[in-house]
Amino acid sequence: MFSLLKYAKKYRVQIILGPIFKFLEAVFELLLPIFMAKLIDEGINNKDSSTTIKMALAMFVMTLIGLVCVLICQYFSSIASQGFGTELRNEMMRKINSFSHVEINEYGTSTLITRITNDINQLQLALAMLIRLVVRAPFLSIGSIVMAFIINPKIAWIFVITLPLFSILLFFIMKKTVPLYKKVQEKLDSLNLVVNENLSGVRVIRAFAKKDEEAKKVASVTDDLAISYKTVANISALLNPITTLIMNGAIIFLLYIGGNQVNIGGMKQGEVLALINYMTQMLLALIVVANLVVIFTRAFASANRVNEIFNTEPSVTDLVDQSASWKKENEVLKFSNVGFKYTEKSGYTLKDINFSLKQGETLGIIGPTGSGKSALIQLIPRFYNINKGSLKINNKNIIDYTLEVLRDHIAVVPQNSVLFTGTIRSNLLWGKENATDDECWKALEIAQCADFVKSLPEGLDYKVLAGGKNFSGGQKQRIAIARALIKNPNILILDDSLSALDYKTDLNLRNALNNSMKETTLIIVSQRISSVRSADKILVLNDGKQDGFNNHENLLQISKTYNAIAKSQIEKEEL
Ligand SMILES: Nc1ncnc2c1ncn2[C@@H]1O[C@H](COP(=O)(O)OP(=O)(O)OP(=O)(O)O)[C@@H](O)[C@H]1O
Repeated sequence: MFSLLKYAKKYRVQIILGPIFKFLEAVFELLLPIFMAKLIDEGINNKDSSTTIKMALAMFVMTLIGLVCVLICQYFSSIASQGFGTELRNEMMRKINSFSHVEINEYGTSTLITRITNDINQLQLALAMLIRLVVRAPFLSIGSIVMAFIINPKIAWIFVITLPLFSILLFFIMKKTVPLYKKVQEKLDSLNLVVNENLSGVRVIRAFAKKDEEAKKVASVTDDLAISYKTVANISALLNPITTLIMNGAIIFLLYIGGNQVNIGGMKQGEVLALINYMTQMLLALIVVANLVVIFTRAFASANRVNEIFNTEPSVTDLVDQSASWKKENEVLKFSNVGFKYTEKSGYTLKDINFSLKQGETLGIIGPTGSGKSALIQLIPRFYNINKGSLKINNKNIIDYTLEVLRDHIAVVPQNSVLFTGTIRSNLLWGKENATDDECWKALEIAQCADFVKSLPEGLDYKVLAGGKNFSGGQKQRIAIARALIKNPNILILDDSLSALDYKTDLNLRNALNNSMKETTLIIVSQRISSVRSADKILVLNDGKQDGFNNHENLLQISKTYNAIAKSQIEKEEL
């Protein structure tokens, strides 16, 4: 946890000054009962109005200064804890962004969201409490005992007995609740996962009429969480009555012994009142210490989860001596005996892939579902590293390029195109920050969606709702293709991104791509033979193996897989 404090470095002034101000307030709080005792014993009892007023004024001024100190401390603690949380969140987001698909798949988005929100909130709270209470609470508990000894050492033993008694009680309650708090956090994670899946899959749930089942699933997880919370709350609830019991018991004891002392002249009334005040202060401070233990235990668990992210090394990174610049060569892509597996433990998803492609050529990739088409194209922008063989781009090993150079020149339109909240224009500018309106329209034209965008009331400024939910699948795909085109990439990969288009639009789009982007090497992944048959080369995959690399006519003769797919999709005479 302490390693994370480096993100609070900027706020060290507030972190140092905050507790100092709180400490000053605690000193005043500790002195108040003494002044009160004097006010009663020397002022009121002696009918000395000058001392009464002096003491009352002193108490008023001390309270006022104490209030100012508290306000300054709260202000510092807010600045430091909020700033720390923001720094931590930004750093964590940067780290997650550096993750390759491997790490993102391993963690899953739901736990990443919980860590960046809930866990960082816990750490923020812990820092705020550290500044506000970590000095004050122990100081007040120990200070109260010291003051009790100063007032009357003969009675102060009541404090010495009450302190361990109360501490033991707190210890047992904490021992029971702290592990439960950890469990609560784990259950919160499960709840987030289920809610996340439910909200993102709401359409599927409705389509399959699974609302009731899913509602039951959510209810079961929330019930589980509620039970854990209840158990913690029940045990913690014991704290109040038992605390009050001990506190009142100690006060009765103090009153009894103090009263006797007053009767025999060994003590004054004001001193007894001051001792009662100190007893209350000491026990309340101990409760605060107990709460601090809970907050810090939770923060420790959260810190471990946050550190886990920071300590995860992305599996796809830039190497130290990558210096290759992008220089077009005749042979743009060359796979030699490439093997790939998603995880170390899994088997090979792709085996012995061998093919090459020239600048400006169009490659079609086809194969049954699960044959490894998406896996293969994800190797080209290095979303994953290959595990075997070699992959060259423009005659240079892929790892000689930095990820930035590689991804600047390669555009991928994934299977499920995502549009971001904003406008059509802001989505297109993802491809090129300073693209002009003309460039936007040209890209939309090639992607066959210029007419559609023109028909919208605000045109390029038409609003895109979260996830592009106000567009049809085909419209989303075409805007996503336009976004990739605006980059003017050297290699453009369309991963089944024509699937939602009708045959005519699909054909028009491919023709427009071939006519206007002659220098771009185009890779089209598709299940549809019609989308790849006119490509210069077609790569056929079956169960991760290459089952042909040729043109349509030749593949019909030499690839069983291709022939079978073709037969299932095209009329015999068309073959
Ligand atoms: N992230 C992943 N981790 C582990 N295995 C995966 C992962 N993604 C896909 N796979 C597996 O790898 C194999 C190839 O998947 P891939 O998505 O490349 O197939 P595909 O040919 O593109 O299929 P489709 O046409 O259905 O999209 C499948 O068996 C799939 O289950």
